[in-house]
Amino acid sequence: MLPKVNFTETEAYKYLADHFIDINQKSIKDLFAEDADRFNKFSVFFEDILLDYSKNRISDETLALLIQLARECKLDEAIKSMYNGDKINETEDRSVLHIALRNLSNTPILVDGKDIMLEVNAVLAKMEKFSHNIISGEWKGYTGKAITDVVNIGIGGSDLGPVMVTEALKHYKNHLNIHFVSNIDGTHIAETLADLNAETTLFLVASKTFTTQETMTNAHSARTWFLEKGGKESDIAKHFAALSTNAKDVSAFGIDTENMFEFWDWVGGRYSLWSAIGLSISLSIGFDNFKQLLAGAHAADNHFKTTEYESNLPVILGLLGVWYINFYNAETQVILPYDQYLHRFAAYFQQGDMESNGKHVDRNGNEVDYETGPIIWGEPGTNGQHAFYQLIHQGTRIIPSDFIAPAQSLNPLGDHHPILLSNFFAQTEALMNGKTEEEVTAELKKEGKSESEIKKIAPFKVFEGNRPTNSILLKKVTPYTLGSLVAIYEHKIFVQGIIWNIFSFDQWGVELGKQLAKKILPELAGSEKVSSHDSSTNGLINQYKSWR
Ligand SMILES: O=P(O)(O)OC[C@H]1O[C@H](O)[C@@H](O)[C@@H](O)[C@@H]1O
Repeated sequence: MLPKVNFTETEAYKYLADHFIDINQKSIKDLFAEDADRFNKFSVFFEDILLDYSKNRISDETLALLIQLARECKLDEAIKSMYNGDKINETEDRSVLHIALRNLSNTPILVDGKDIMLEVNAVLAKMEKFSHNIISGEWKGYTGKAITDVVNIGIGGSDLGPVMVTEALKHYKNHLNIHFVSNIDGTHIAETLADLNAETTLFLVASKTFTTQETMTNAHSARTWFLEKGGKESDIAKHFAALSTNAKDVSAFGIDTENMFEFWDWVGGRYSLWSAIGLSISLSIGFDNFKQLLAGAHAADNHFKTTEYESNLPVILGLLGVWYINFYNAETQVILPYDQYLHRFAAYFQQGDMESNGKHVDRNGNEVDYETGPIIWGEPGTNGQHAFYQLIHQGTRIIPSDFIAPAQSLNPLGDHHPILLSNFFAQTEALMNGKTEEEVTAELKKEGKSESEIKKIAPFKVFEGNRPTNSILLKKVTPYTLGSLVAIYEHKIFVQGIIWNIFSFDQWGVELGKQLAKKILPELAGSEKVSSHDSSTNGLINQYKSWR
């Protein structure tokens, strides 16, 4: 059981509310001027990852009070509960043990009295063997040819993690071409299959439940395509594997359970890239690299579990988020990786964060009267700079921003990387310092503008500054550091869920739309007009029927 503390009723919250009024009088620039040691004070290393959070609207006192808040919300108890395998996903009566999937130390973790590490290791061994067989070409398709293309069919947590990681680690990939089909829109699978050869294609049907409409529809279309291209029913075993918790439906689909890679109900979909759902990752970069990904995450798990809050990256990131969301009314959090390989990182954490903490009922079943999970968004820099940074710099909203960059490029081409990183450093500095009216006036004077011209244009060129940022500087993007980085963000989400007293590991909110779609589907057949809905829904359905 998780603690159930209303954080707005803690002592720390009351102190923070008072403290907010004081600290709000000062700019981040003032705070730097007051304290020569600010960078050292508000930056922390975890192995080859440096988090600099000094460009935030915080002082020593803010941090101390936020940490007191975490203590009053019994974060330590909650962390222990998760790591012990307690059923902290109470609305689904499940443990939450993605940490077990990367527990390379093999310390026993018990669920219902059983050490789950045995099963975890057995599936990892099976993934290792399978990856080796496919990559080496020992595994043959139905005409005796080696596999060249792998298509992962899955959606949500059974897609976004593998997509993000295979893209992030493309530098480490082998000869296999990895494709992802998620959308129910027939275009996705049609465009993917168009260039593929059935003789050399392997499909991974990735679905925790093996009932998800999009995935099952796409999987059936892939099966039909395979049979139409000349494969026989008896060849399916050579070309289809399943990544799932549902053995019954996997065999009903016709996939040999020998080719099923199992995981368990204590793995949340959006936390499942470390499980059998990561098979496409292991195929893309090899099992040894996949294991490095797990090792990096495991190291971050140990850091989260054992490090005092003052130097604990997920705790600091989580508390800073709470500070901006609940005291500054920040609505969004932007993630800005200055690394092309990380171009799906923000998209991945849109699900990770928003599906976890997009909740309005607390752990007692009561509606909350405070804000919870933010809207997560972002694109890689410098593309974002030329698209939406205008609003971050001069818009009316406060947008806490996470800047992420590797010090070493995996493609050190000419002066690309120094240029990229000069932008990374410049943006957080500019967001903090802004540009005053005096500075703008001086600049315009230098350009030879007249007094009246200056007066007219100056207000538009002023930057308030004081916009908060975190900078996460990695030494290099490797499977290991990526594993750590992802785990740090996962645990940040956990910290925030605990403070907000919500359940972060269920996702009931995705159900309603699914239910209604099932009801509407049969109504789309035939040509008779539909009248069972509101006038908008009826009108849209009927127009669709007349146009199709
Ligand atoms: O792996 P599955 O069972 O196909 O689920 C895919 C996705 O479905 C729903 O949208 C949610 O439950 C997600 O969390 C999940 O990742």
